[in-house]
Amino acid sequence: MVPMVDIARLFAAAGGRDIRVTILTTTTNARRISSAIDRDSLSGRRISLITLAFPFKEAGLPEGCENLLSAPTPEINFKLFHGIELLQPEMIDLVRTHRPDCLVTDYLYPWSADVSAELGIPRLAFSGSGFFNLCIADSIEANNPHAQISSESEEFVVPGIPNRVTLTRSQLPDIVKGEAKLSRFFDKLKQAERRSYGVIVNTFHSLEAEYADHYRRVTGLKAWQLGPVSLFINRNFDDKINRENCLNWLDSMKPNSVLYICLGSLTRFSKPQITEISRALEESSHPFIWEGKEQWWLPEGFENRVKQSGKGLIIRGWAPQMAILEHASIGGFVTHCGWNSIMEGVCAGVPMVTWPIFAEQFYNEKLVTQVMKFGVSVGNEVWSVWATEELPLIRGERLRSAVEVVMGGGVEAAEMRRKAVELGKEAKRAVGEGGTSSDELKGLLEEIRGCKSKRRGVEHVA
Ligand SMILES: O=c1ccn([C@@H]2O[C@H](COP(=O)(O)OP(=O)(O)O[C@H]3O[C@H](CO)[C@@H](O)[C@H](O)[C@H]3O)[C@@H](O)[C@H]2O)c(=O)[nH]1
Repeated sequence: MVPMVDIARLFAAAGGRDIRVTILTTTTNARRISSAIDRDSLSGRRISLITLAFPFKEAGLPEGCENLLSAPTPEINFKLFHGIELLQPEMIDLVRTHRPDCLVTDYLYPWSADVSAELGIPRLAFSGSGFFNLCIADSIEANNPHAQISSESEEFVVPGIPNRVTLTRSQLPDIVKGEAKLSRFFDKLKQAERRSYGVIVNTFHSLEAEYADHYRRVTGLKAWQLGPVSLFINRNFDDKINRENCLNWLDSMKPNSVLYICLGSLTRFSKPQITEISRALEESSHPFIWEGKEQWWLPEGFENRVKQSGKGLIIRGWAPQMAILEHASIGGFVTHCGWNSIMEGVCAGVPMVTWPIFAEQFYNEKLVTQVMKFGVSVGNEVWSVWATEELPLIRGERLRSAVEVVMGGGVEAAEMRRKAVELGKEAKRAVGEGGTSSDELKGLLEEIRGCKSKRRGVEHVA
């Protein structure tokens, strides 16, 4: 949601008086973004929000539960998807009424390809992740390399992509391994993607150039790299108090000395896993900031001990992630490899310890550890959406040694930091005047204008 809103704001900012942007979302989600949109409108950008009431009752959900942040359980997950499906006719009606010149929607909304075709307007599919993920997913689906290996833990090479990338079957998403109901849904998404005018991706040339080209070649689709969108637009969604606490604490630390650990907005860990993480952080010689949802499971006295010794800061709720990562004291980032976290870490030039959990996070990990090589893996082998005590534990020792590789004084650490810093500079260049992403954005807006003129021409002749 955050990068999509960034993109909407970016279109409004780049389009001046010429482009009007409307964001369609549900009421509770709208509250998270409305102040940023109001500020944009006040500064003259033509941007507005249309809100729809989420059908909680019909979907069997408690009021206000309209994204996964509040409670990512399997049951709520399915109900949410059901609720979104119920909204579909209303969303389609709104699109028909407003008749935009272009429709940008999440990949997860295949219906938007149909209504765009009906209105003769371009649909741009927003892929929340990067080109690397799209290419790996495409290769695995087309070639089934995991079908030819004998065990879950044996490595296989992903065929036909620009670099040598290895994975194990245990790291693949359920969907790849053939859950029929999900497969049908993902087939629908793919067909909708292929019927779209093109895709837009929050990435930039120096991070994924070969994969952007590979994707365009393999799919024949148009694709635009518009990122890092967080650098184009000032977000300001953070909680002020958390932000001040964190930044004051970080100000008192040495440059590159603090580890930041955040495993995304959706990850939940089992109690034994949290205990292992706490042990590793307490025993490690590096100070840390830990954003976590499982504070109530922290070992007895842990929070007090680390607070009193000045060793660590624990953040409850929403951490000001971008501000933390950008702080000069941050020297490493333990991440679940959600695409936004990777982009934000890259922008800040911070090397990473990768700990993928589910979704496409294992694919993203390989971009960091095997292709661009600015991070090291903690060694998770098993893809799983839900935290259970049966999952193999990542022992504290393993986390500590991965952190040491990234934060220690060795040659490997210096090389990873050099690469991360270089990529951070490239990211900033990409969004600056004449940068690759700025140019792609201009090109995309031109193309949308072109589609509009063509349509007008056709309507005129008709
Ligand atoms: O306390 C927090 C927690 C998160 N964030 C922000 O929330 C976003 C998290 O996004 P991401 O890193 O992509 O993680 P998820 O929320 O887990 O993302 C889901 O969506 C991504 C984009 O499609 C996928 O790459 C992931 O696999 C999937 O889990 C980032 O912008 C963070 O800065 C905060 O600011 N504070």
